[in-house]
Amino acid sequence: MESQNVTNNGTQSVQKSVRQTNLNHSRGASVFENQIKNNVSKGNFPIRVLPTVKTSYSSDSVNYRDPNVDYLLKKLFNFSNVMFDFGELEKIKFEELVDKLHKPVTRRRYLSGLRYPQIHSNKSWLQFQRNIHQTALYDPMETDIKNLLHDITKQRIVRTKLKSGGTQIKLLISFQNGGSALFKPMRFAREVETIPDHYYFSDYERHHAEIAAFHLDWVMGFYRVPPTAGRTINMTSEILNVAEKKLRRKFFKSPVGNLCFYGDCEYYCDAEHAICGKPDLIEGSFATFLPSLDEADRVSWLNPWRRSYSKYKKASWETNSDYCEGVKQEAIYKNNRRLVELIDMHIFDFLIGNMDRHHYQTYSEFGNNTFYVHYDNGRGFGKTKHDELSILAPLYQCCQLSYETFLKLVKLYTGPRRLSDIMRRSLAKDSLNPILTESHLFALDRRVIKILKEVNKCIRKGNHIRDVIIHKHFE
Ligand SMILES: Nc1ncnc2c1ncn2[C@@H]1O[C@H](COP(=O)(O)OP(=O)(O)OP(=O)(O)O)[C@@H](O)[C@H]1O
Ligand SMILES: [Mn+2]
Repeated sequence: MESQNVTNNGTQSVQKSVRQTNLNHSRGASVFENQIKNNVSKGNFPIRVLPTVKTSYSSDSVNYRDPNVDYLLKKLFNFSNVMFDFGELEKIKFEELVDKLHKPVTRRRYLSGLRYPQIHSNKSWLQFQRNIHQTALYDPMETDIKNLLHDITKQRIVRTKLKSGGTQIKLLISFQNGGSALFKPMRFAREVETIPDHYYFSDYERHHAEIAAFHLDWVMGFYRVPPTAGRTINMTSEILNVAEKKLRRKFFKSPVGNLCFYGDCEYYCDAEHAICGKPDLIEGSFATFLPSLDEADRVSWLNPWRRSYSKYKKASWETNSDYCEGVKQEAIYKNNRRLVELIDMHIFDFLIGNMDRHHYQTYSEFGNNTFYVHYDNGRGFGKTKHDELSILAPLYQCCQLSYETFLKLVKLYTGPRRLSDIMRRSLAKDSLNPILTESHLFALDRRVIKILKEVNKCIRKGNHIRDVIIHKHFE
């Protein structure tokens, strides 16, 4: 049953039968803090002032130091050299930091609808579905996810269907081992950027953005994007020959002999916007399918900071500087974790440049203290030279972010490895590598600095450090 909650400041949550549950475990308020307590570095502010690093790509050069951020770090260190032990942070690798901050909770809650007998339990997609738990969509256990990604790229495709819902073309792909994935085909080369006169809501989706977003989510330790891999497929044998009738009818040969198909959706789904292979090979992104809603119901929440989806109107958060105060009054966002999760989501979207986060989802049975699922990242990575600061509105309007995310960003700022390096290495695992152009990778570094500058502004405005950089709580 669907019910609609319209809240006092106009944000609306579409809710599908949420079962409220008592959450029976808690996470230490300061995992990292406890771990470093015994290792307090004393004395001066420990971050070395590095010389400006210029990359060999002149047009993308990133100045990796910013006086505002340096000021912020100094201020935080002086405030608490335990909470902000940047000397310790410098010693560990980014991946180690992410691991430490993501210590699994001792008592886990899994999806009850997937607890059927252990049949087929060796199958990677089923294991993935079973391992979805209250705090994350998956565990960063390399082998599990590696097996899943391997299967997505190697399993035989036995059935293809047009996926209804959503605005742009996509297919539902079924694999021989019973798993399924959402396929978004390649339309443009990696270098092609968003058409400048297109609004975010008419931007074409990019298969490489879906893949890169999964990797970014993974390396940042958010674990909310369904595992996604790239794959080149033969449109004749792997789509057309196993297609349902409705999809089969959408295939044709182009004048130069390439095999093309189009979809059944709102945008770009006519024969003039067909997807064409070369002559019948095509790349695409394959996102692991989540358990069906019958097995595990999801609540779809309207993002309070969604855009207006109109050329003429602004959203209320764009005109009301007190907007966050209204959101904080809403029952679900009174819970500190939900708001901080939302701000994490926007930090992620700012990094990828995605303005199209109209909804996010949660698993109903996990109640309100849970992670957000973010599929649909195809409109990210559209512009290399532009950083859309307004995506950070929840951060600069609420002046809050999670301590964990903040530490990760500081680590990426101080280096020595930058987000571009970490992403480049992660993306190299995908069979369609290179996934992102160097310009997109450098944009990530630039955006890390911009996020930290917003945090600095929040503190300079007079907000207390402890009110700005806060721990996520499980109730
Ligand atoms: N990994 C997934 N597992 C299960 N269902 C999914 C997955 N990814 C997407 N979907 C479903 O497919 C629908 C369309 O996917 P997606 O949102 O990526 O496409 P879209 O065309 O951008 O949609 P929209 O216009 O709603 O933003 C989603 O609303 C969701 O119901
Ligand atoms: Mn979309």
